[in-house]
Amino acid sequence: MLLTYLEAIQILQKEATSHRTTFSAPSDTIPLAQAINRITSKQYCSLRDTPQWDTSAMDGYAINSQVTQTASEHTPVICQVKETIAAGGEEVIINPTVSEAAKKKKTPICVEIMTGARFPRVESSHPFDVLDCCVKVEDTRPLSSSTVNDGAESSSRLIQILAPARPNQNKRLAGEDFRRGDMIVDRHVVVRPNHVMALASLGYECVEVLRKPRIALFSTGAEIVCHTVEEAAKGRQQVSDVNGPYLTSVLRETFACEVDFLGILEDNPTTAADTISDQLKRKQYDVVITTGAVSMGRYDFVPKALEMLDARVLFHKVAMKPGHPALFASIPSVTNKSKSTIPFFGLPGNPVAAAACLRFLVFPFLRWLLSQDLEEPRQAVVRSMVSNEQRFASKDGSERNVIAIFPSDRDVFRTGTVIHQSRNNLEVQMIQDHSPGKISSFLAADCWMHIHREKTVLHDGDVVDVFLI
Ligand SMILES: Nc1nc2c(c(=O)[nH]1)N[C@H]1C(S)=C(S)[C@@H](COP(=O)(O)OP(=O)(O)OC[C@H]3O[C@@H](n4cnc5c(N)ncnc54)[C@H](O)[C@@H]3O)O[C@H]1N2
Ligand code: MOO
Repeated sequence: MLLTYLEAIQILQKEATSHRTTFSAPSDTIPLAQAINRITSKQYCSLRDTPQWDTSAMDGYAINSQVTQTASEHTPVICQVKETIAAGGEEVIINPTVSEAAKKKKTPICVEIMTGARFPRVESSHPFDVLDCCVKVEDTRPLSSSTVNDGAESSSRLIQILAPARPNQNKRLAGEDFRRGDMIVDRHVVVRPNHVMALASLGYECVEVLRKPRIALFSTGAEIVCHTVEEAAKGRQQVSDVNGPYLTSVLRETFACEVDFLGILEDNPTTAADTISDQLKRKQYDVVITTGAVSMGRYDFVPKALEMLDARVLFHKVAMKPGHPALFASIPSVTNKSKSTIPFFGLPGNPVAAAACLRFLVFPFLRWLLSQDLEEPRQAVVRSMVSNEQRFASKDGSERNVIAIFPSDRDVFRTGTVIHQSRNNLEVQMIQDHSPGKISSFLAADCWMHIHREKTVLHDGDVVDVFLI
């Protein structure tokens, strides 16, 4: 009986786990700005509180909230501006010494403060001198000193506060963002943009990440060429290489792999084995991938080439569609004397089958290799093409449209489009044309649907596992 998809996945997990140690050291230290999609090799924690000090969240005036309680447009509270503080400067210490005359009729003090600037320290025991909040500049009005005539403070800058404020209003308290010791990014986590923001805020300029997986990639087939658009348009009996650019770009993008596309292998097992062997001598690769020439045809030379390389085939042919001819092997390493091996994937040549095998065989392998968990599918309701009216018109509501029928003995991967997406609800439609060599239907797709083995009928309204493309 054909190997089930689940059995294939278990073989991949075992093999990937046994190769994991090659990624344990040494890791790369890279600038934070280049870290997206790389995998951390250590845990990152906050080494300080952020903000480090109480800072202002607005451009305005640091003031004591109690003195503002009667403030309004018509009954403004007049304050004396003692200082102006910009973000990033040293701590400002305010000494609110006032004249005898001013003491009698004390004008509250305030400090002009910019967004992000540190709240000043006030050397005073007077409760109204505690600057515990910020009134934003829009809630104030400048007052020319000549309008105050008590004499004592006529030379100082004065403002009117037009609205009452609460304690801590517009104030970012020290440590309210991160506390010293907070875990920011754990070990073996794929770096996302939000991690970059958090690490940058804590002063990290570089991060240590697992080295990039090194992948050797080959296309196969005498009919496959890497030609220009002009050449392709001339319509010679040749097929443009699709799998080379597709696999290279997806692997680079998704797992930050170092992918060397090493050309198109001739339809000859001896030459192919020699080429692969030469390339493996030149550079230490973690994985070798070929596409095409794994099926039953006269020119499907990959199994024979592997035999010549003394490879151990771990599976060839899987009960999955597309991707049925997929092959997985382990090639003895030619560069070192130890008994190490290099994992080898022989993916089918049909581009959509190659894409399915990449996502559902190679991706799980790479995730395990890089100490990641398997990708979690999204749950989506699958909808047929019928309108809602037609759907509800069905007699008792129990007759649901049949979308597709599948053989019970294989896992099926079909492309689809997302038709509705909200926080808790994903609805998809299956693309009817599923020829693995047809690229136009793949162009329209934005997700894969996984229909598990033994699910033979897919109805409108069924829930399926979905992986966004
Ligand atoms: N007798 C049988 N024939 C086939 C079987 C089978 O079980 N018995 N399986 C079919 C399935 S399923 C698939 S998928 C294909 C895969 O075959 P191969 O992996 O051997 O691929 P090729 O024969 O080399 O090519 C198939 C097809 O894909 C085109 N191709 C190949 N490489 C590329 C590339 N890099 N870029 C664009 N297109 C590519 C190639 O020209 C062929 O048209 O086998 C079925 N046959
Ligand atoms: O892998 Mo083939 O699609 O299954 O045509």
